[in-house]
Amino acid sequence: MPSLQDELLPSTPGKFKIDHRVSHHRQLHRCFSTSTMFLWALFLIALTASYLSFQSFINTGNRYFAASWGGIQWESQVRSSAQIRRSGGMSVLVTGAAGFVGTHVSLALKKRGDGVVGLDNFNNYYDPSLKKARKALLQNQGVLVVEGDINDSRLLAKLFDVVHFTHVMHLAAQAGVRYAMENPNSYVHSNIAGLVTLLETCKSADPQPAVVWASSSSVYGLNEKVPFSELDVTDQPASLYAATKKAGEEITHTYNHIYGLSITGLRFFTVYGPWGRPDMAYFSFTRNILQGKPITIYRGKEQVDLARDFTYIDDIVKGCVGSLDTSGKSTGSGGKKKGPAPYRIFNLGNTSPVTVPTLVNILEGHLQVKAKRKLVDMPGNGDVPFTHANISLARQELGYKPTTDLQTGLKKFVKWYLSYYVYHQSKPLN
Ligand SMILES: O=C(O)[C@H]1O[C@H](OP(=O)(O)OP(=O)(O)OC[C@H]2O[C@@H](n3ccc(=O)[nH]c3=O)[C@H](O)[C@@H]2O)[C@H](O)[C@@H](O)[C@H]1O
Repeated sequence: MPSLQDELLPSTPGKFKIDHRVSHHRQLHRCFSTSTMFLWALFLIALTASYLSFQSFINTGNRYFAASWGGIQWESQVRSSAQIRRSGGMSVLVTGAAGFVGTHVSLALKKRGDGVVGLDNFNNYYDPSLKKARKALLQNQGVLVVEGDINDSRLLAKLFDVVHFTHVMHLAAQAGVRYAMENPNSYVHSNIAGLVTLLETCKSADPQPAVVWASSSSVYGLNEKVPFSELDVTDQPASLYAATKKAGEEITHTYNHIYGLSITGLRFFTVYGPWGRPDMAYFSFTRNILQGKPITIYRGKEQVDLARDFTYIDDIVKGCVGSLDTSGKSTGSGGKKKGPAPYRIFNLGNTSPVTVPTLVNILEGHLQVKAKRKLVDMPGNGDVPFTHANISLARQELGYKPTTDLQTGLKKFVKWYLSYYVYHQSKPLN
């Protein structure tokens, strides 16, 4: 058996004198290089693993930790976007600013000289390129949309550090009634956890902002008494979406009660219009009709048509702006309540429900294409048979007065849809 030393010697002994010091040195050197290589390999493996896990971390949607915010230049952009350009104006943080309602409200506020800073996480619940296009539209009007999540308390604290927002228009949410069965946790993440994180920031801010936020007509759930009034009991939600919006109403109430935050909750009734949400029926029906694909129309019990109090976006914007203007002040400071603050809830609907088949008739007229209708019984997926808003309270307190009927509003929507997708060759996602 060759000894270890033999193994370390040249294969033809005698050709040169063995120097044991050299041999020992070589041995050490080899050992050292083997262990160095081993360490390097370990290091490279660790580096690759951490890179891959970082990538997957980003891809899982936890984008808010991959900070794309901060720094002197960023702060000056935020300040400039928040700058008030009219006397008695407000500075508003709009969450969900790249969303459908958020974009329209931000534009309206900016137009009249209020300061606006947007926040949006650009998630992929629906085509994010539509959200990017809305962001570009806002940017053209001088509204910065910061990319971040309402669950990121550090980002929220930073924004309030840079700007003393007088108001928060909170529109960021996981929307959609039926998607709640597919991805329930996204509703908890945005509509519950995100809401609490935002309210925690607002309550600690000095001065505290007034908060106006989007609740939903869906909180009326299985109620049968119409029209739906804010005084009705709302304890029969039909979907997890509705349940999280109802929970939001209770959560905001506690922040009003304990910390003196001024709160206004707006129950939106099936909002539609240009730059709308592709997941909603009027939008997906338009896409399918134009592509010659069938549309599925749900029917209620005993084949009764479903009906919605469809509300045009411009009317909703007026309700949102009216709510900001009349919100009253929060009373707390340093996280402590100093006196009672307003707590309000309003229906923002149209007060004239229309059945889903009638909606399709109107679309057919505007598009000049016949729909391929597939009638199916309403699956048990969280839908309610009808919605109908009583808007007396909003009329009285906010001067809210919807003026656009479904025929007129859908005409404007179709005009926008054709210009956005057909003329500009943007591809609608299926
Ligand atoms: O007011 C709200 O609180 C909610 O309004 C909206 O929900 P909904 O009223 O359910 O709107 P939307 O999906 O357009 O379906 C409209 C009608 O078409 C029927 N519908 C729908 C899809 C389909 O394929 N077929 C169909 O018949 C369907 O059964 C329904 O009767 C918002 O999405 C939601 O985020 C929330 O804000």
